[in-house]
Amino acid sequence: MRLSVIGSGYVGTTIAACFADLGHDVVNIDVDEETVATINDGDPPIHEDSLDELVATHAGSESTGRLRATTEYDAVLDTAVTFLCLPTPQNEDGSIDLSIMEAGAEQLGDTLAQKPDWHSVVVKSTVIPGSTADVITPVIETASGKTAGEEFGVGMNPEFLREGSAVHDFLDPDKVVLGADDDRARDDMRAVFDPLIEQADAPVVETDTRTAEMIKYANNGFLAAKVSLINDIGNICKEFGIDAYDVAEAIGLDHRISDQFLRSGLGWGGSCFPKDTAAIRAAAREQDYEPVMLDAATEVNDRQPERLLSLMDRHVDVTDERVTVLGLAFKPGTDDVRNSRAIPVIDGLQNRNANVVAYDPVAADEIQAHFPGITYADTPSDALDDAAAALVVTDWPEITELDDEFDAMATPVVIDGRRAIDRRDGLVYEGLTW
Ligand SMILES: NC(=O)C1=CN([C@@H]2O[C@H](COP(=O)(O)OP(=O)(O)OC[C@H]3O[C@@H](n4cnc5c(N)ncnc54)[C@H](O)[C@@H]3O)[C@@H](O)[C@H]2O)C=CC1
Ligand SMILES: O=C(O)[C@H]1O[C@H](OP(=O)(O)OP(=O)(O)OC[C@H]2O[C@@H](n3ccc(=O)[nH]c3=O)[C@H](O)[C@@H]2O)[C@H](O)[C@@H](O)[C@@H]1O
Repeated sequence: MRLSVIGSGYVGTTIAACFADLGHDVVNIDVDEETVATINDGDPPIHEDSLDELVATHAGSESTGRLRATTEYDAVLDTAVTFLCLPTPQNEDGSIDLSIMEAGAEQLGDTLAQKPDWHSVVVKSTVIPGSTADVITPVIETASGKTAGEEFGVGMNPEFLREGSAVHDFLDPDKVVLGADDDRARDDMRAVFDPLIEQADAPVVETDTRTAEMIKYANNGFLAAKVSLINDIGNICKEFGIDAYDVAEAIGLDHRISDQFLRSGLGWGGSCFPKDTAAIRAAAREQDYEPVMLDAATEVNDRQPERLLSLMDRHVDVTDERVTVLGLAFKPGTDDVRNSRAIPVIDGLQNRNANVVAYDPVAADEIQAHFPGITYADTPSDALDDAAAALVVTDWPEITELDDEFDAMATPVVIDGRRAIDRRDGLVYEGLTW
């Protein structure tokens, strides 16, 4: 099938390259000219495992030619189905900001006005229940002069991939959710996903667009709350001198709990858990419901960085001292620093007037806009040299394998937010929950 994918970020590039790999002809549409040029050169615009091979195989001069990128929305006209993979950021009050989606939908509608035959539009972005039917569809209808369900179809297909394993997660999903309010859109979505469903043998949930939208928030809210619950339990373990990882291993043997997402520590960051929990909490309040559990999950998460810093304060006064931050990405395997726990940790260090030296194998450039005034080291050894304390924020392999490097510190105080480093003689070691 011929597909267009609007938005070429983490989700858009990944699904476009994967759909091309599954045999579809795909065009990626993005406003960013550099992103478009990068893809057309056969390179992905983001750092994501296995994506470089896929983009090189399908885009660029020596490729199958099944993937290309453009800034022109007119490219939609040669395709049967369009996926909207645009950002859905949060407003100051946490609620969803649909303005980018609306702008994209309007451009798409303007373009569809020129298309004589049926077209299906699939919302892939994470949007609050009702957004597809009540906001995005009317924008496309007005701009195109067409009627949804009669001249074009609309579906909602939430995405569950994780950054760092996006390609693997997309090609081997736990489930595929196809939300549609009309039969032709549902048929088009089935046709797009048929090769994936066959290859991955994934269960398919067919539903309406509102339920599909809610499934995404329920999924992310549940996982975020699970991490916060193990962090809450972990904080209690720490007070009792019990290792929360031993406890997690035991409770994870209960199939009803499962062993996934039980790694306690600094908590969740990234582009989605913080924004999606904030958006669904704000939406719940608009419906006059107090989302007590999701509020609590957020509160526990917000407190973990300060708990890490107060553990450090017990051992060393960092005023005017060199302090090392190990890891800046919100998790290993990505250069994404959006809502990384590194941000509140560095803020806390700056409030203490420490001289911050940060190391990350790939994400230093990304965080420089937040913290232009701190020092960025090229290696963990350079970062640790002569430091009064080291704080572990991201459990990259380059960080978990550190050992002798800590001996070059002025005072070897290691405060570990990710259970990345082993306790040993010669280190003053504190784990956040163990
Ligand atoms: N990042 C992730 O792991 C996941 C993200 N999601 C959801 O997917 C959606 C997209 O997220 P990301 O891919 O992370 O966003 P992103 O910020 O990485 O990429 C968005 C892309 O859209 C482009 N863009 C902005 N306005 C445009 C317009 N009018 N027309 C064409 N292109 C435009 C930008 O230049 C950028 O390349 C969000 O709703 C997010 O919540 C869902 C699952 C996973
Ligand atoms: O909607 C999204 O964007 C995506 O959000 C998360 O994916 P992602 O944010 O890429 O990363 P995760 O692996 O879920 O980690 C999120 C945060 O939780 C933290 N985490 C995760 C697991 C754990 O046991 N402990 C823990 O602290 C990680 O360090 C990270 O900061 C979800 O896992 C994806 O299913 C979803 O598609």
